[in-house]
Amino acid sequence: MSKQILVLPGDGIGPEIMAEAVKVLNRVNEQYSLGFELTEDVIGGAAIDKHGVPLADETLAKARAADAVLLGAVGGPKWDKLDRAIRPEKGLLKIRSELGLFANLRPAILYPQLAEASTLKPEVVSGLDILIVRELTGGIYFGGPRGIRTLENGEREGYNTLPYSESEIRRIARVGFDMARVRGKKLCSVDKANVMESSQLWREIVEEVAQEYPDVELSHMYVDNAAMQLVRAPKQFDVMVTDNMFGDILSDEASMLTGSIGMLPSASLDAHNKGMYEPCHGSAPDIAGQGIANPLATILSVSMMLRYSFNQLEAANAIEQAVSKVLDQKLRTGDIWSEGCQKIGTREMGEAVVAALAAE
Ligand SMILES: NC(=O)c1ccc[n+]([C@@H]2O[C@H](COP(=O)([O-])OP(=O)(O)OC[C@H]3O[C@@H](n4cnc5c(N)ncnc54)[C@H](O)[C@@H]3O)[C@@H](O)[C@H]2O)c1
Ligand SMILES: CC(C)[C@H](C(=O)O)[C@@H](O)C(=O)O
Ligand SMILES: [Mg+2]
Repeated sequence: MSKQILVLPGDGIGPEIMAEAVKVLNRVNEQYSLGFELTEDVIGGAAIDKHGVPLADETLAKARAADAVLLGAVGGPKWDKLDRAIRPEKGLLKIRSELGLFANLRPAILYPQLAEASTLKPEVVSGLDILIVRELTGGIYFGGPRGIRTLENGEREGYNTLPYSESEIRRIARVGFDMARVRGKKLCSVDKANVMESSQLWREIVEEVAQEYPDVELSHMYVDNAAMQLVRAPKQFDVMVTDNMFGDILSDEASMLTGSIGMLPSASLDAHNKGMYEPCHGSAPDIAGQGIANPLATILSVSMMLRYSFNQLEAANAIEQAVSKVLDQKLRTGDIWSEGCQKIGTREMGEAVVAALAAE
């Protein structure tokens, strides 16, 4: 039976990197007879331009009906002045929330060929393989009350709320433990329990869930220390589980351990492993339209899609091996380039991965 994949390229470099990821997806689709059918639609700024809203109802309906969603990136200066409620980022937040994609997996893996591309010393990052499990549909991103109000003295005040219910914490903690169980059996829960009540409850519930996982070693860390430890000694971590905003920040930080934000893929999953797959980076307006963006994070997101939504492990591994082969060939986009390597553009990188797949 055919599987429906909704492709949402988005804005900025989104369409550029997506074009390459789709080439790779089409290639494995054929090579492994996966029966995928691709449909494309708009989200973010592109949807604002077309429909006046960042996520049209019909697009959301297509996403619900699809077996998986592949997304590029949204946002850009063109739409930054719009009312917050209809900005591109709202479309992304809405699709995550409406599809119930509470578990965001962001693996930071250093390809050995890129040890020189990281801004950290090779010995600090060599062999790095960590997984950040980010809660994606709760916390301060979605909590209310929120807004900008005028105080009695006439001054304006912006305010947000960071709520986490026991069930929200429990389900993301379980994902963290489940992931740790099949990896290095170490889970570090990152919070700010020394200051915030929501973190206090977070820690309490994570401790409670830990009882179900005696084989996994649990530790807790405050987020400020975690940010420091990630650059001091990142290999101490196996799986990290954290809230929506801390996970957003720590995953961008972790991306630099792997050489570039252009290398970090992600999977956003619901309770039944239905997923949306996207690179961790944004629409990179500073390099959009130049054909120089790194498409590997999106290509590796395709690999995550094959693994988590479709259990097509052979095809998923083939993509990762093809990426490794291309790096062996010393082909690099600008963000991961180092001395002695050949600098290539987005399209050449996508085509090199397709060629490496074909050669397998
Ligand atoms: N998931 C998403 O759709 C997503 C994620 C983050 C930011 N955004 C949006 O993207 C816009 C720009 O945000 P930003 O500049 O803070 O973050 P960004 O991730 O777009 O860019 C940060 C820096 O990383 C570089 N970069 C990012 N991806 C790259 C790639 N694939 N190859 C090479 N270099 C890459 C950019 O050129 C830029 O210098 C904003 O509108 C923001 O809201 C969207
Ligand atoms: C664009 C923005 C809403 C988004 C987030 O903060 O979740 C992005 O930074 C990400 O990491 O996917
Ligand atoms: Mg982010």
